[in-house]
Amino acid sequence: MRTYDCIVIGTGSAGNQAAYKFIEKGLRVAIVENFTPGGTCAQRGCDAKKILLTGSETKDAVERLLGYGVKGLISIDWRQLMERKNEYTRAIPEQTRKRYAETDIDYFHGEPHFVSSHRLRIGEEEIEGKQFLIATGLRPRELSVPGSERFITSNEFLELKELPRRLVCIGGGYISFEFAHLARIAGADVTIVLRSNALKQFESELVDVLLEATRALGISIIKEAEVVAYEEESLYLSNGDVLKTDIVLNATGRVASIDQLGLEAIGVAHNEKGIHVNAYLQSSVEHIYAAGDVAVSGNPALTPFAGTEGRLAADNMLEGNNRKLELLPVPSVVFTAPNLALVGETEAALKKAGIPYRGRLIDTSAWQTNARIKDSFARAKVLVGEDDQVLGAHFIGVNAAELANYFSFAMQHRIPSTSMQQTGFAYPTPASDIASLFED
Ligand SMILES: Cc1cc2nc3c(=O)[nH]c(=O)nc-3n(C[C@H](O)[C@H](O)[C@H](O)COP(=O)(O)OP(=O)(O)OC[C@H]3O[C@@H](n4cnc5c(N)ncnc54)[C@H](O)[C@@H]3O)c2cc1C
Ligand SMILES: NC(=O)c1ccc[n+]([C@@H]2O[C@H](COP(=O)([O-])OP(=O)(O)OC[C@H]3O[C@@H](n4cnc5c(N)ncnc54)[C@H](O)[C@@H]3O)[C@@H](O)[C@H]2O)c1
Repeated sequence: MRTYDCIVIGTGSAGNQAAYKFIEKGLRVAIVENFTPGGTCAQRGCDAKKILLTGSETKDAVERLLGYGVKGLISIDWRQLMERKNEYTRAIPEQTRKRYAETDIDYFHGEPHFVSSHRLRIGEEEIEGKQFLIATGLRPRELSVPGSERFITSNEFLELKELPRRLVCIGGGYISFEFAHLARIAGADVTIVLRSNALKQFESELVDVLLEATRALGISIIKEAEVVAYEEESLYLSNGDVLKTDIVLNATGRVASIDQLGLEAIGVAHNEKGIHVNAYLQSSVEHIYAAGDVAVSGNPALTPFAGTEGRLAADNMLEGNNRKLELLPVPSVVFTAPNLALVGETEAALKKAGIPYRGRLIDTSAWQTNARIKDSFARAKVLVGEDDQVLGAHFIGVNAAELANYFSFAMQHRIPSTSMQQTGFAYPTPASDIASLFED
């Protein structure tokens, strides 16, 4: 039986970052994957989706300016766009395997299962490890209503050969909104069904603006309704509505991908959300750590956090628990048209925690940077604490993501708001608006 210093389960950002760290230290490392190697973000998440969105973002940018010095119509060639995405994603598994081979990481493909806390079975083979890192991420949550076996998830959406004529997206999160906007701009009839409030972690006043922008695109939003059944082309809702649709996208969230691992038998504490970890990303079993989306660490399930957690868990596994997880203000963006971005705390969270702040919603749509691109939904809200530190920054608009990045930089390095206001930036660019965002 082959034995290893570290066995990593999962080949996404978290698993890979950790595996490369172990190898740098000269350890014997195995990595195990039950799908194609390379992780969700590259193959079935962020990167794959963003390639498709490049098409819809371009069309949206042109359409906004029609009659404002731009003429002619453009359309999305779904097949071609999908082929561009496929060219990118098809290369990932081979690139990943090649890197493992070059760095002497042993790659195993199959469904892993713990037979004891130090031994893993993958098909017919068993391997032994001194330490383990579980980095298996999340998988789409299943819905159990009659006909739900015909719903698709983000995985299948990202493989659709044809753009559906009619699409219903169930859920009020990132995937529902991003894919609804993409499909609508590409030409589909789209409806979003919300059980409760949309995008709850974002600044509520800006979410309201996104709902307005979503409707302005021609997407129908049905609120406070649950899906009851799907039969032939009819989706039945709890409010009595019946929606005719070709495709139903189940975007009701993601759960931990751990069912097959046999964690109960070896005593690794977990629930539907993932593996319970301490501040060092160590599970309830001393030599087993977890990182990335599958670890219930307090971080959101986003790529930048997965990579950071993978490296941090590896450090603690290599050197003993000496690096605690710090929850950093990294931005989160909903890649709709327009983008919605957040970094740090919302106004509601500050109010609830009794933290004093100043700042208010600003309509920035008439500012030159936004007006020239007809970004009529552009808004901002920057919340500053009594110590002059930015506590939260929230944007909606074409430039929302990059603005959030500037604020994240300032917040992570504790740059006071007055210093941000005094910093010179190229004019006219989104950054040159920063000083004005603090004005009362
Ligand atoms: C549609 C979509 C869009 C997204 N867009 C963004 C975005 O724009 N920005 C952003 O920051 N984040 C985005 N995310 C989230 C991002 O993809 C994840 O946060 C990130 O991939 C987490 O990395 P990870 O290494 O923890 O897990 P993953 O990347 O999910 O990697 C886990 C790996 O483990 C494998 N695996 C699962 N179960 C097992 C098992 N039992 N045995 C062996 N292997 C297993 C999986 O196949 C996968 O390869 C998106 C996610 C989705 C689904
Ligand atoms: N741009 C990005 O960064 C990005 C994009 C896509 C996904 N992601 C990551 O992937 C995760 C999963 O995305 P998601 O959009 O599937 O999940 P989500 O958790 O963001 O949203 C799920 C939504 O479904 C609703 N819901 C849950 N159960 C339901 C039910 N039974 N019926 C109707 N609605 C129900 C929830 O209220 C919520 O609005 C995200 O949390 C995020 O971490 C990130």
